[in-house]
Amino acid sequence: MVIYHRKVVFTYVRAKRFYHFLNIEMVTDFKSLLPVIDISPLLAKCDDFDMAEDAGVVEVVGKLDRACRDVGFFYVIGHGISDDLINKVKEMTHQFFELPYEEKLKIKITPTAGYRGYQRIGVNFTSGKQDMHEAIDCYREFKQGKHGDIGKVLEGPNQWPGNPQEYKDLMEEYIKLCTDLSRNILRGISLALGGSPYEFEGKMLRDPFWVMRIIGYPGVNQENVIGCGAHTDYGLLTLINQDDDKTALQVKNVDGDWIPAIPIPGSFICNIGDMLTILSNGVYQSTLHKVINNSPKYRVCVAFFYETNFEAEVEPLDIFKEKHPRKETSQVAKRVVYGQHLINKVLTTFANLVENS
Ligand SMILES: N=C(N)NCCCC[C@H](N)C(=O)O
Ligand SMILES: O=C(O)CCC(=O)C(=O)O
Ligand SMILES: [Fe+2]
Repeated sequence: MVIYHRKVVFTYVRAKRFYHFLNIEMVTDFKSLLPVIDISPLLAKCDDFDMAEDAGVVEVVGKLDRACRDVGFFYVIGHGISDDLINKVKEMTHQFFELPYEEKLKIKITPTAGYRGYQRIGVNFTSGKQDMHEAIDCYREFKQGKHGDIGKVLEGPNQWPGNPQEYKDLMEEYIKLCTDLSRNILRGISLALGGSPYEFEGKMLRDPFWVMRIIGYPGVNQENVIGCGAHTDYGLLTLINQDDDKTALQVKNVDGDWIPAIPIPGSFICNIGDMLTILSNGVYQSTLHKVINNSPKYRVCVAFFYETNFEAEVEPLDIFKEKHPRKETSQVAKRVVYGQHLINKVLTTFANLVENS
């Protein structure tokens, strides 16, 4: 398996060199590969007011634009989060899922727990079908009543396993780094859309919400068992940290083909969510993806979702409407309250969850 995986990585690297040799951006080949973007030049300048004038930033911004337009998924490397942390997060997640059910059920998800905590295999539904995964769901914590009636559904503290002990601290550190990284990538995306770096940091993102799903997919060795059914993500930007030694995530390209997101060690897979579709006036669309773990091995994935304010009334930003005018017939949703969108999704995902199952 490992040898196979290395081969895949080498093929990938070779393909990249080949495209480079031909002086064609690899992003033109979305038919079989997702683009890889080294964002280190962006991060080096992302706190400078005049970052847009930097040649390195301009190059990254061009790549982000192509990737977001053409596929909505890309690998991020040069992101500054250490391999050690990325790997530790996955290792400790494996350890948790290896615990006996009774142990995991100590932090069981229920409606009164604000839909936070551990869910057994079969609890999660996508498009009316059971998903073959178990997970811990976490949401940014907020004071009771802060987000009114809509927010009530998700009220409560996150439920962290007592075992392994340092898990909570590790994940909280990780969430902090993912939050900063997402904001910085969005500065690049804001430039890519023709705005200043800060278009998303106005009233939509004063108090950004986040979601984290810690997911485990049993190895079933069967093509027709769906780990997670096809969906788009709900918010702005997702950062996926997946096991290095099996390919399970698949992304739908413009031709309607499913492209495997082959792991690249140390990278994040980054994809855009429904709120970015609206804010960008439909220029960047959230992309359908699904998960099939047809390897015999257990797979973990930690997905961090960076969102707008919970109560943001999300609509196309004026600046992007100006830069990218669209016809009235455009399919882009005109306006949505992010928290409402999220709650609708949570309630359909867990429609069969009862208090004492
Ligand atoms: N926060 C995110 N993206 N979660 C995705 C979970 C999988 C899809 C979900 N069951 C659904 O039906 O939407
Ligand atoms: O397991 C994965 O690679 C992706 C999971 C996912 O798409 C999600 O939880 O939204
Ligand atoms: Fe997803």
